[in-house]
Amino acid sequence: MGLKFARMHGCGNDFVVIDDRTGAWHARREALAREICDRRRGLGGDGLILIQPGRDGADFRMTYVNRTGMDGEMCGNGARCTVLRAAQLGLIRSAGLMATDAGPIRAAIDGSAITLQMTPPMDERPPLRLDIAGQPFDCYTIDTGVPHVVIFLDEEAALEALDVDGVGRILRHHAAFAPRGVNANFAARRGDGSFRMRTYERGVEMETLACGTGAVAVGLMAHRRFGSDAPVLIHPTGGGLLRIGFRVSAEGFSDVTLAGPAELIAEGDIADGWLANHGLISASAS
Ligand SMILES: N[C@H](CCC[C@H](N)C(=O)O)C(=O)O
Repeated sequence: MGLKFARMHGCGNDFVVIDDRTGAWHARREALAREICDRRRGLGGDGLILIQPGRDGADFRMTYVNRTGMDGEMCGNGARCTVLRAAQLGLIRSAGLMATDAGPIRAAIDGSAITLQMTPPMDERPPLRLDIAGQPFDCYTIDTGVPHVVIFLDEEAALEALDVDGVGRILRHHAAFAPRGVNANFAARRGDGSFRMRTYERGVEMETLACGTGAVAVGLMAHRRFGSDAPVLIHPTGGGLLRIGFRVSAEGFSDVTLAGPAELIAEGDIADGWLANHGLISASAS
């Protein structure tokens, strides 16, 4: 029998996606995420995504769980994968409304790109100067569905040389961002006005190859720091291109969009024996 899964990624941020419209896995999502996201003994992934029934007009719901078992209110790369999977499951055609813990997200599939109408950003704060590992950083903070800090480096070479895991881990746990913690994004502007970025992700507890909500944070803070106009193009480590759209007024940012690729890698069945061995179903059920 087994448990049907899809392995998917958005710019290298990778996920195990499960059709959980029965809701059978919601209560066990933390344990399932920890076990299935293990890159040696499981399928591997930065997070687990459960596709569940939508309510209040939503076509479906995305429940996102980081690989450590920590719920994430939103996941930009994961949301694009979820929209693609929902279309593959016949829940939507080329557009739809997805419920998330951060709020409803309207999405559209346009060829190889998927565009998300992001929830309104929140909790933007003026840059905070923090000394981390002996280096001063100006930390721009904003919540783009999950909490983010954005640090701009002067040179792309400095970004590539940065100890993202070391510096990112300190920021992620810093008292300034307690109690929720924060995703730590580091970016450098290119001559063409686009940005290269790297991210230490809260809940993954390491650098990932891309972070969609982090790219939105970089795009919006690029407007604050450099006056960048929409769309801001972002180059994540994992390849692909993320396009951040927005309007800005005295009231802040609105009409924020995230556009980028999503890819189905494989689909199949998680063996009942594996589920039983990892305490996820009773042995008798396997
Ligand atoms: N790690 C994030 C959630 C996933 C964000 C990232 N993978 C994205 O694409 O937005 C958090 O729990 O704060």
